[in-house]
Amino acid sequence: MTAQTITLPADWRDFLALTKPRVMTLVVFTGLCGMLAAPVPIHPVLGFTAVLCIALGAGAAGALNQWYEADLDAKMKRTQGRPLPAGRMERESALHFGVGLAIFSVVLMGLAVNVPAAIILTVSILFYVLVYTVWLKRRTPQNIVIGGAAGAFPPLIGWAAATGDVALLPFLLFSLVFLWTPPHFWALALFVKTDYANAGVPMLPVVAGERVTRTQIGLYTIPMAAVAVAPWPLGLTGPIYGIAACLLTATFGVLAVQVATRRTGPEDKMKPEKRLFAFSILYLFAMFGALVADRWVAA
Ligand code: HEM
Ligand SMILES: CC(C)=CCC/C(C)=C/CC/C(C)=C/COP(=O)(O)OP(=O)(O)O
Repeated sequence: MTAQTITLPADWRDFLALTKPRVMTLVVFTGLCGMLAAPVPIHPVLGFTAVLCIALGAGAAGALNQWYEADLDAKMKRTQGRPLPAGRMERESALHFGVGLAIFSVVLMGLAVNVPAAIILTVSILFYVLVYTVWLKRRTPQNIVIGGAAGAFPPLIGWAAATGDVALLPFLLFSLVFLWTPPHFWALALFVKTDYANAGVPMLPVVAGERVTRTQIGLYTIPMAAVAVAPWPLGLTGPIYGIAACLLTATFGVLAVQVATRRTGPEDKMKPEKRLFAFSILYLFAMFGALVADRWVAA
């Protein structure tokens, strides 16, 4: 960390910020929907506990990510105000908070819900912290493709919490989030490329250039679309999900093609890229919402 005055003590808002609450809302929502889409109903108290554990585990992973990369966060405009780079918290506090919360979430999931859900939660925390943050983020532009798998586990965790098992549908939901992550993130990376370049993070637009990034966004959208729609023809969902998936995915596809076929311009003129990034978030919320609506209508 850069030499900065620490204005301790950090208050609860700083600890909350360590958990990346805005990003984690979607992580928790996909976990909740994975649970509600399962064919076995879960007792509401256990269901609440499982979702709480996903939220706490994801928050713990976010805190450990910020503990490890306070030096990077200090170099980027978007992240400079976080509790560690802004000097509002000791690094040790973030480490203790992250480790404590991670252990608590996994143990609670294992004791109160079931062991398979606790194991997948552990894997996702370790994946985000060790595979993405510590190992890949500073080394390769494929960091978010491989490490991004961490964010795809929650639907599997939710399903496992309800059933004690995994199946084809939650695996397709995992694949959907996995294949969605590159277009989601690279759309953003195109318009914050300078920030990543300044911090020396090898994100795709920095290392391979914008043209390659645009093409990759288009290419990942194709299998993502196939996986998004697949549950309907496979008979795993009904037409409510199927029609919503077709419409939402077609919109995603149009926005992705606009970005993929566009010529490079200045960062402040990247409206299509910003539109794709914003829609990517709405898209996952709506897809998982449609999945649950489909289940409830069928029930
Ligand atoms: C390695 C994979 C990913 C990377 C590198 C990434 C990166 C980012 C970045 C840099 C932002 C900008 C704003 C911020 O920092 O709050 C963002 C926003 C967001 N991301 Fe991702 N993301 C990834 C995967 C995911 C996943 C898997 C989800 C959920 C399923 C997700 C959900 C969101 C949401 C909801 C926002 C908007 C937050 C807001 O409104 O401020 N992201 N992402
Ligand atoms: C259940 C569980 C443990 C889920 C993990 C959730 C997870 C992996 C979410 C990934 C989304 C995320 C915060 C990416 C930020 O990347 P970054 O850290 O490079 O972003 P930054 O530049 O904002 O720090």
